[in-house]
Amino acid sequence: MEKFSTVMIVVAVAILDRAGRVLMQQRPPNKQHGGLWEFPGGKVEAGETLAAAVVREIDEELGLAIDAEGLFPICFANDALASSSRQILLLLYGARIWGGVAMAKEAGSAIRWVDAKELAGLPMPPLDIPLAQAVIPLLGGCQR
Ligand SMILES: Nc1nc2c([nH]c(=O)n2[C@H]2C[C@H](O)[C@@H](COP(=O)(O)OP(=O)(O)OP(=O)(O)O)O2)c(=O)[nH]1
Repeated sequence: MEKFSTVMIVVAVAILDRAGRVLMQQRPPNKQHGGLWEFPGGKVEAGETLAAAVVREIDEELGLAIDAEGLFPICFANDALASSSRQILLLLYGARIWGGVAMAKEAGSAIRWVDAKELAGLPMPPLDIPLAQAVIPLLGGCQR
């Protein structure tokens, strides 16, 4: 196990609608993990707060205005066992309040609202898989 590492913080968000669905984004084919479905988000920039990074990424990628105050933590994923001097710490937030209508703004990307069953069947990058497991219990729908 590596003892020292640079940690890259990546934020992602489970955007949850009242019908018990979550918004997933497909990565463009030419990128790392191309074609796989992930929780939208991205790298936190130097000096930026975590919530500001979520709001910026979701505006850039989906054209949605996330309510930063409504963000809540769900879980994190980390590739800690990878023998690398660079680790990713992927922080998943939840959001139930936003403005606008989602569209895939990045070339080659796609979006889809999915229920728990569809989420479980989507091919995902490795770190998004445990995040999806934590989101499934939040996708009951109708109880809110
Ligand atoms: N969501 C997710 N990201 C991962 C995993 N493994 C992994 O290396 N990453 C990396 C890919 C990216 O460098 C980063 C996610 O940030 P991002 O979405 O802004 O990355 P990107 O490649 O789309 O954007 P960019 O480099 O063009 O700015 O995390 C994983 O399992 N899930």
